[in-house]
Amino acid sequence: MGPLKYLAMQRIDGEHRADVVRLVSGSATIDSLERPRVRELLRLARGEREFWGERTPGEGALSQLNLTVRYVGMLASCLVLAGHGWWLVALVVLPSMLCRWMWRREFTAGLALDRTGLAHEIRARHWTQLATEWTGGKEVRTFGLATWAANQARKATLAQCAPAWAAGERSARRQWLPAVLIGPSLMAAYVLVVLDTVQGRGTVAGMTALFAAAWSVLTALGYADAHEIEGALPGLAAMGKLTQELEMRDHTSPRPGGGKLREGRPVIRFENVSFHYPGTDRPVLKNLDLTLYPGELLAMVGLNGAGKSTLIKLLAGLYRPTSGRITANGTDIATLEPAEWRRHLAIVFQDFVRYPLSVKDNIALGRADTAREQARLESAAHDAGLAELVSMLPSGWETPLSRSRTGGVDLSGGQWQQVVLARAFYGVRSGVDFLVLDEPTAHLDVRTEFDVFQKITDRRGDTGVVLISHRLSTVRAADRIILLEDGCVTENGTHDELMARRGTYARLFTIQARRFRAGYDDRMEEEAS
Ligand SMILES: Nc1ncnc2c1ncn2[C@@H]1O[C@H](COP(=O)(O)OP(=O)(O)OP(=O)(O)O)[C@@H](O)[C@H]1O
Repeated sequence: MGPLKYLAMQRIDGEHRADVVRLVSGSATIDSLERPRVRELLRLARGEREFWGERTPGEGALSQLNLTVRYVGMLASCLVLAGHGWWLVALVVLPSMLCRWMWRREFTAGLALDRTGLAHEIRARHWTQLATEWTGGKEVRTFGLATWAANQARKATLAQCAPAWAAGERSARRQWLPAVLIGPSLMAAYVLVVLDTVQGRGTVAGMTALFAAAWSVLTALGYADAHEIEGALPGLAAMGKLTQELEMRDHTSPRPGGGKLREGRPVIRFENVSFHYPGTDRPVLKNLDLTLYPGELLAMVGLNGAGKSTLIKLLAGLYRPTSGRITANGTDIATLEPAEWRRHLAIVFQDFVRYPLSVKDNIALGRADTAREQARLESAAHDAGLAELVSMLPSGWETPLSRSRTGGVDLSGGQWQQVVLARAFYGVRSGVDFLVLDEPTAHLDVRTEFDVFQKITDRRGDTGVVLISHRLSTVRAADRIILLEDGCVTENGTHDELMARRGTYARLFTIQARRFRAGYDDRMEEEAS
């Protein structure tokens, strides 16, 4: 492929990818992204070649251009043939068109067949990556999984190829058909032209021109470019369908953008909120009522799967309640412009993203919409206990946090958690109203956790803090603790109040404290002996 053609293709694909990102990120919530149909449309629309038949929009567009040029050439060739006789055009064009139609049919059937094998291909790729990449390499070696992973990959590849192989065999057996369709008519055309020339009704030069014209019609109607165009069409069609799918929403839920947040720091109320994830009917939250006050440090505790992270996602407007509503100063947050509303929150999700960017970018993304301030970056890093680490990195703030980048480094799980905390603190220092932390210190050592928690408690008053944690020793200093059980708030109060109630919180706290005490006593005994 020529460099110019490659550049043109890259530009078209780049624009297309930007359109996909704009389209998808324009959707206020993320629930549609969970629908299998949307995920498949998105995969197609992204125009990434997952199997041989798929092509990017850029490849399709350039092939379309190529085909148009060839059709113009074909038209000129038809005129040359028509100069000798219109019957000659019919003799060459009709069988070629028939062949093209057959090839097209076969190709589209092959594409559809290949798509059915995609799940197997994804599986094969997964096992191959697991066995050959650095991240999976540890477990593959320690568990002795290499042979097993190789077999899984092989099995999946064979399962993917079997139907396509059978279709390929059937198609190979039919290869005589185009030869039978085109060969005799082309031969007849050539013989008739030669006869005419021999009988003095044409010249040798004219005969050669007719031969060349007939061949050019044949090749113009060939299917080489059409493969590329056909392979790109599903991706383009998926964009339209994706737009419809993303716009499809519950008509009863209010449209964002109509509401206005009243002045003052927001008081957030969950009013009788119930929620189940799309595609499931198990309620995660049930008629939940909860108020979040500005400046308050609220801790949220509960067993695994109680719905704590889900509540945070609803607060961020990433999902809408199935019933009930969430208000800020009395306004339903579903009616607010989503980006506007989210500017009031700085959130650390449990499954945070590790961007393969510099440490500076990783932190500044906590407020990507404002100009960067080095002083603010440094304070955020200091609050998260990250300042020393940054000073030790090979290129300081500019060090990429990924070994796949030149000069990049890999951080430990705890260090990443500090980076993500710094990202949230950066948002806080830019003036958010609520800092929401979902298990922010799970990977931190006790000393760092203590320091970070101190910084968080120092912030209360200026910023409301919602802290989810399984370490109950961390949450006891909160202004208020709520216990989430089975989708409802079952306990609500200060640590002392909840301990006095002798309910679930008191039981959980006592178990953790006893374990900690036992570990501490063992260590003391060891040290003493
Ligand atoms: N995207 C999803 N689709 C369907 N169900 C989900 C989804 N995310 C979470 N769930 C389910 O919702 C329930 C609550 O999950 P959630 O993550 O909110 O719990 P949690 O209290 O944060 O748990 P943990 O303490 O383990 O982090 C779980 O049963 C979980 O399986």
